[in-house]
Amino acid sequence: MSWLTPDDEDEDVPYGEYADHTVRARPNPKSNRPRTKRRPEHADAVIGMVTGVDRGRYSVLVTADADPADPRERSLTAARARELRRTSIVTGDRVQLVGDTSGAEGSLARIIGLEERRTLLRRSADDSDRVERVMVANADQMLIVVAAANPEPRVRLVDRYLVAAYDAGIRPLICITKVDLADPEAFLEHFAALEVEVFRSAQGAEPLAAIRETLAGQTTVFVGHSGVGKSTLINALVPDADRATGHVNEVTGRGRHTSSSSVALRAETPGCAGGSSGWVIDTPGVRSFGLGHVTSEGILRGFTDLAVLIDACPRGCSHEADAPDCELDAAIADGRLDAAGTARVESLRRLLK
Ligand SMILES: Nc1nc2c(ncn2[C@@H]2O[C@H](COP(=O)(O)OP(=O)(O)OP(=O)(O)O)[C@@H](O)[C@H]2O)c(=O)[nH]1
Ligand SMILES: [Zn+2]
Repeated sequence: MSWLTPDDEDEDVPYGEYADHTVRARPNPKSNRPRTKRRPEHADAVIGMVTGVDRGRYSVLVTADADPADPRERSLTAARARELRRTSIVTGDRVQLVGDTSGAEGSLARIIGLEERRTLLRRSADDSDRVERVMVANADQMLIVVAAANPEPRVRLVDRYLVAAYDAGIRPLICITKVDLADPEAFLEHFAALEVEVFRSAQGAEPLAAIRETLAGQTTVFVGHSGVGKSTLINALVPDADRATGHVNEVTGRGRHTSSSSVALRAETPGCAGGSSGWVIDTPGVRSFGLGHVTSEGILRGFTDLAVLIDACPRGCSHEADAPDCELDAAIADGRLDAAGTARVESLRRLLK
């Protein structure tokens, strides 16, 4: 495995299955490698948004003036051109398409290029792993879904999501679900000093109006541990999403969506200031969220609440527990940081290790 290997199982698909019609045998007899004929002008390409990836096939939505009611809007299936086989293409990517872009039943378009990404959400399998997995492109916001109970909320996982979001330049938001089962306030106290908007949700009493207001006109990636109620929430926001909910058998995986990749869904947000719709990107529930690809500076960006103190540290301070004269220790000692602040320092130090 190398960093070139995407997370989307493209390797399963033999290249011959979507042979590139512009490739022809090289006239040079010394080489038997096919050479690429001149590409069609990229200017002729149609731009679409990747809404899902499944075994080397991309679902792409071509919109027309962002109007879902426009009959020219169409969903199509595409394969990537051979020369892009080492490029990760993920949900949320804007791609250039040629070939049959009609979206007709059985048609297959070809992705020949990738538009520049505004943001890129990545993770690694674990912290020691510098192999990054590209998860989602072009998200503006990350809604971190965490349950008040069942499964128990874990500060560490939320810390990780926050760091990944800040590192990627994505605005984090928190939705705490299952508030009917437990009082979430003690848990939320941990993040109080961060200026992160928090939604409190219970099944059947989801704060849909407030969430829609935030989703309108934005692309929001939903992340969370399996079982927190992410699908329940998405089904309430996107009634035709039909995301599988309920207990997932860890062994058989039954009840889980067949695809392990992320899916983009359009959420209607009628009457909202930001516009009449927004994009929700559902991600597979992950147990861990490795930050092996994030530098310590990137990690520090996830702790904006400690930034003022960190600025007063000696030059080159590692901010770790044994760092001499670290301002974080001084602030704990003289009471500038309370219990919640001290816990934040512990969170930071766990991630810096
Ligand atoms: N009590 C309570 N149960 C909830 C709430 N939200 C979801 N649930 C239940 O929690 C279980 C898991 O919910 P899902 O929506 O499937 O969770 P998920 O996060 O999508 O899980 P994966 O599909 O494994 O990623 C289901 O049995 C839901 O009915 C809530 O607010 N309160
Ligand atoms: Zn320091």
